[in-house]
Amino acid sequence: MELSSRQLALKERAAAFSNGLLRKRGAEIDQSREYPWDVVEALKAERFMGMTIPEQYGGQGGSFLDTVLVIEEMARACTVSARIVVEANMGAISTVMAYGTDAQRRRAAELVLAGDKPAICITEPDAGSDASGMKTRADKRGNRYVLNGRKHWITGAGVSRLHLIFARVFDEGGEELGIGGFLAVRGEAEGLRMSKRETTMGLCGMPEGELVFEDLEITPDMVLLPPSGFRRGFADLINAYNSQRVGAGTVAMGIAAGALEHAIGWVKTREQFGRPIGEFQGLQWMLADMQTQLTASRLMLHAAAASRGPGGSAFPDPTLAAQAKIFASEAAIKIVNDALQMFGARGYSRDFPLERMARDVRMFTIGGGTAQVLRTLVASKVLGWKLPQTRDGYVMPAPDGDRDQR
Ligand SMILES: CC(C)(COP(=O)(O)OP(=O)(O)OC[C@H]1O[C@@H](n2cnc3c(N)ncnc32)[C@H](O)[C@@H]1OP(=O)(O)O)[C@@H](O)C(=O)NCCC(=O)NCCSC(=O)CCS(=O)O
Ligand SMILES: Cc1cc2nc3c(=O)[nH]c(=O)nc-3n(C[C@H](O)[C@H](O)[C@H](O)COP(=O)(O)OP(=O)(O)OC[C@H]3O[C@@H](n4cnc5c(N)ncnc54)[C@H](O)[C@@H]3O)c2cc1C
Repeated sequence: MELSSRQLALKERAAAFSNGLLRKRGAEIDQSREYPWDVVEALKAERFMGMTIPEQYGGQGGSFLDTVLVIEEMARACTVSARIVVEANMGAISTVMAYGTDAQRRRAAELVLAGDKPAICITEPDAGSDASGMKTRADKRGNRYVLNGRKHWITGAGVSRLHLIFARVFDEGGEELGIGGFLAVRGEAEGLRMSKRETTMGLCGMPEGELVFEDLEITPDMVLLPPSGFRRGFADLINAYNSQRVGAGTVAMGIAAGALEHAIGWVKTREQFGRPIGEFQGLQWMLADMQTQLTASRLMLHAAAASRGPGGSAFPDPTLAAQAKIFASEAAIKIVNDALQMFGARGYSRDFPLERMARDVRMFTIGGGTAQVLRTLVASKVLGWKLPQTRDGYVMPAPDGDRDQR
């Protein structure tokens, strides 16, 4: 995909930022496991927070493709910073910008432009891949909703201010209306509590946590009504989430790009048998495969970022987003592992960056929809069938019956 001169300049600016501050901070953030507020301040100053927010709310009206260009550069050096850029431009903030009221957009923009990375709260202990099986409930009481439930593995728990919470909505008579989105600001909302921080394998400066909602009261101005109402609310909300799937796939791809860059430098300087190890064809062919997979990932992610879903959606096409995330996340794990291999024992050392990259990159076939679940989405599109995963969702096809009944 041809990039404009503005986009090339943006990418260059992001690369300079990454090569400066992030080269140094990547390892430090991993070791300290502390959220990098200094990086947030620098991202804010460089206007990498809230790029996709429309100009009328103080943003730059940038595209998801612009964001992808920046994320790749950040992820080459520091995964945590790249994930901040994802959530400051995609996911929850882009959902509010598409579906929110004017006041909600203004408030969300104000928070993100001031340095907040919003949190998106979907997953529950008993509802991971089966996200629509969530139990968190929002009960209507007069003109308000009262939320009760629990979410876990929420990125930014304890540091994010703006939360977009998915919950099952019930009217005052107890009738279920569907799934809706609810906005809460940590520090202002009573009844929103972080109950646990997860101990993670990688992505260490970014807290992942469990959140508990105890009679969390949502005033009418904080209800994010999906465009087709609560009844199809989940479909609308998960449609908006396609932006973050592209972002997460790009973080994986950026880590892989950084690892490949390290590997290329290393094989040209490390000597064995009296010659640089890059002269061995065994490693040359590995490098060729790594570069090929990286190029394919980048092309798929750019195409997905620039696409629009059916019906003039403001968000990337669901199938392209899923394909790009599956391919990029799996390729990235392989590329990073192969780069680590080229470093020999040093690849396994905490004094070199490959070990950290291998821990960080492992997440991306899990978070944001697992590679298995996303394959089901793609298969459903390929076959033109609905593929419900519950046991009673299946109707066995008659020998020559209409399979569309599935
Ligand atoms: C969607 C699933 C939860 C499967 O649930 P169901 O089988 O109950 O639902 P479906 O019938 O498949 O879908 C319901 C409805 O939504 C539409 N839909 C589904 N997916 C999409 C999509 N990606 N884009 C647009 N629309 C979508 C679907 O067509 C149906 O609409 P109709 O009723 O037919 O009109 C499951 O597949 C799933 O996605 N699970 C993964 C959950 C997930 O991604 N969680 C992410 C949590 S946040 C996170 O992990 C952050 C990590 S990070 O970014 O670092
Ligand atoms: C670092 C990290 C950050 C995260 N951030 C967030 C966040 O900010 N917000 C949020 O809401 N969530 C977040 N998540 C949660 C993430 O979205 C879930 O982990 C993911 O959706 C999978 O759910 P699960 O962990 O419950 O696994 P499960 O759904 O229990 O899956 C377990 C295994 O079974 C497989 N499986 C399940 N169903 C099927 C099926 N139908 N077909 C084939 N295989 C299947 C899965 O692919 C997986 O391999 C994060 C997770 C991680 C690791």
